Amino acid sequence: MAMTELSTPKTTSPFLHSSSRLSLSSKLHLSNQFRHLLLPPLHTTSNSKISCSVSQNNQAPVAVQDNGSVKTKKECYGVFCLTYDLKAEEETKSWKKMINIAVSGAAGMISNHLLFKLASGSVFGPDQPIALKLLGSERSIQALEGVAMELEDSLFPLLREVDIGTDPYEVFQDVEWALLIGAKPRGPGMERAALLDINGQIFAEQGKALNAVASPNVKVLVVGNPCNTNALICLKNAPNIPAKNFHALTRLDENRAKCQLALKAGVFYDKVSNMTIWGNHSTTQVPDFLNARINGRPVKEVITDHKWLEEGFTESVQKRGGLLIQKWGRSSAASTAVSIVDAIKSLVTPTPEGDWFSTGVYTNGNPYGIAEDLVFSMPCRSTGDGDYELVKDVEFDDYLRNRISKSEAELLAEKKCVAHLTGDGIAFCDLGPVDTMLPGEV
Ligand SMILES: NC(=O)C1=CN([C@@H]2O[C@H](COP(=O)(O)OP(=O)(O)OC[C@H]3O[C@@H](n4cnc5c(N)ncnc54)[C@H](OP(=O)(O)O)[C@@H]3O)[C@@H](O)[C@H]2O)C=CC1
Ligand SMILES: O=C([O-])CC(=O)C(=O)O
Repeated sequence: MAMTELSTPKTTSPFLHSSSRLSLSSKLHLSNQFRHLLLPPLHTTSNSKISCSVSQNNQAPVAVQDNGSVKTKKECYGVFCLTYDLKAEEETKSWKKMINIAVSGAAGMISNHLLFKLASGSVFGPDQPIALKLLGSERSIQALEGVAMELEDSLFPLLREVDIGTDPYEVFQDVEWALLIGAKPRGPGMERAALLDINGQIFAEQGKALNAVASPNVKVLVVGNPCNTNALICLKNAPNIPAKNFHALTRLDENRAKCQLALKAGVFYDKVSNMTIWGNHSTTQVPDFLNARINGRPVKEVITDHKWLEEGFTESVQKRGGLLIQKWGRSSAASTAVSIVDAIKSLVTPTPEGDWFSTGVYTNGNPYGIAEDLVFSMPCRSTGDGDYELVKDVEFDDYLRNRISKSEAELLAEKKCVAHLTGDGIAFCDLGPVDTMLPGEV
């Protein structure tokens, strides 16, 4: 079998074809039995792309044209040359229309947990087929092929397509969800201002790309740190997408806070509800014990050690990421992936009566008096349509207001550092005498 030369970008990847389709049975057969005979080692350029669609069809592979005759596609290789008519099979299923989900930093640690949860159906539901669009870079393209191969070998029925690429303008085409995880980690001695600039450039570019090619109502969840300001940069560079659609992940902080309250109260963590994280995903974040509930009762009634709530509890949540890095030698990945799942599910399923969830969202129009034009974690509810409303009936006291103000001031200072990336003029970066920390940095 000859390998056909591909037009630019050149690659020797056997996967390079954008619309190959194969049946499950044929994939197993050819992938495992003949791949080592037929396929060259995986070498790609930065623009290489994997795409495969997988069906649950257990029949022998049949490559068909519209008129029913068998053919193989040109400019393709091996098993990925074959096209199958899956239409008849799909019509018998009560599946929803496929959705496209982009994930950046897809070869990183968080993604390594997240992608398999997405593909399993445990996030969007057992009747929701998905296409995964994985964004990587020159650094990660080989690893990304490895990720795609593992996804193949997992035989997920709902995973219909896997594409990999390094150009956000290609990868984000028509995506309905964009999970932006990739970002440069802060290295030893690196100023937060430098991190804001380096990662800000990434999110400015990705915002522009989403604006140009994504589905107009795409939901964007920014995980890469500093995630609030990155999300602000992203939304400012995507003026055609509703600002409301951009989120910064603070769900991990909410989950950590619930765990700490449960531990102190001696209850299982599913008894803790109405947990708000206010502000920045940093050590100024405010886990709100004033409005949270345990077994439906105000936390302050259940936990009477209020000094612990103000100091021990608050600090343990703010610094949980750092403690975890000390233990693990790296930042949390599995629990972050779980919290991304939780964050998405909170938007695609109705919020339980009386409860709410935290997510970092655009502050314009907020009822709490928080400065406008920031991405700030606040309490939200959803009807399950992907959208949300801010919760209005929350209480404030001096302690809470004071703490929220500190996180607000931090985000306002971060915003000034990235003015050149948000269209707000010349950046001026003064983060104060004490450099602010990500949760994982302390
Ligand atoms: N909001 C939250 O609650 C949390 C956020 N995080 C943040 O999530 C992000 C990803 O974490 P994790 O998956 O563990 O990290 P990894 O280091 O495993 O992966 C990060 C990915 O970022 C990409 N990246 C983009 N730009 C750069 C760059 N300039 N230098 C190096 N890598 C780059 C890399 O992929 P590629 O080469 O393909 O671009 C890399 O695979 C981090 O910013 C982390 O701080 C982590 C935990 C919690
Ligand atoms: O700083 C990090 O990368 C880790 C982080 O955000 C966290 O654990 O909350």
